[in-house]
Amino acid sequence: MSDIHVEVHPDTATLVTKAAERFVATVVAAQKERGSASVVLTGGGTGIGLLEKVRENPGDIDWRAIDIFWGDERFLPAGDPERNDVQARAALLDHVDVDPDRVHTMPVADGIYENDPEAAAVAYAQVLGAHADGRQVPVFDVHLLGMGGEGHVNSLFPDTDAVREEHRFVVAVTDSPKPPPVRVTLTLPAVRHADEVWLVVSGDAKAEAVAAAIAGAPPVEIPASGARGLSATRWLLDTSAASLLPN
Ligand SMILES: O=C1O[C@H](COP(=O)(O)O)[C@@H](O)[C@H](O)[C@H]1O
Repeated sequence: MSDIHVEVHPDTATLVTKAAERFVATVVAAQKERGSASVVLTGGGTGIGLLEKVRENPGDIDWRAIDIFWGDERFLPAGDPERNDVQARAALLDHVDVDPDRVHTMPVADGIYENDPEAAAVAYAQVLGAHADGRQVPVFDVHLLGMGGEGHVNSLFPDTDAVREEHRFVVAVTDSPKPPPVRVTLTLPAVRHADEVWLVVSGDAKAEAVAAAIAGAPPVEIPASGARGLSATRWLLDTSAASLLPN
């Protein structure tokens, strides 16, 4: 399993700025090496904050040469402001020259999968497979993750079938403890296809779960603990979120 790297920044603003700089550098390096990059976005405060910072300083990213996926989505109608893709578009994607065919949003609740998040999950797994060079899931350059105070990542909540999933790469969640209840999420086996997994976390409400995850708590209890990249797992924290880590 890859090494865990921990980086601590003085406050949330610095955290998202530095995480955005790292994101730009990683995408540019992948594009130089292979001609294109593949990333997984996340929702939540730090995930969207990072995208706003990328918009301010996009560096040399070639927006036509990047595949964009989502780690989870709230299964809501198209355009709903609670959807992660809507927030990501407002923060970044509507302001850069992305190739719409390479922006792989999760299905909406008022489309062909109306009232059927399971079918939406199957459909998104097929999208992953279609961009995976013969595998079932692409090797993402970066999978961004936020983390909830109880340790959830994507829509993988503690002690749920979704976090226990070992075979499927995308599943539906119909009873999320955090609203909205119906979601579609990549599972831990899918997250582990990323070359690098970054957990961008701020605030002292997250400190306990951060410490438990880094100490290796069982993923069923602290889902973030099971989010590991192939080459690296990076915890990008502010001092509050890092406050319960051993020195
Ligand atoms: O519901 C969700 O929560 C997590 C964490 O959000 P945060 O605001 O506490 O950072 C987020 O990463 C996930 O994408 C989202 O659907």
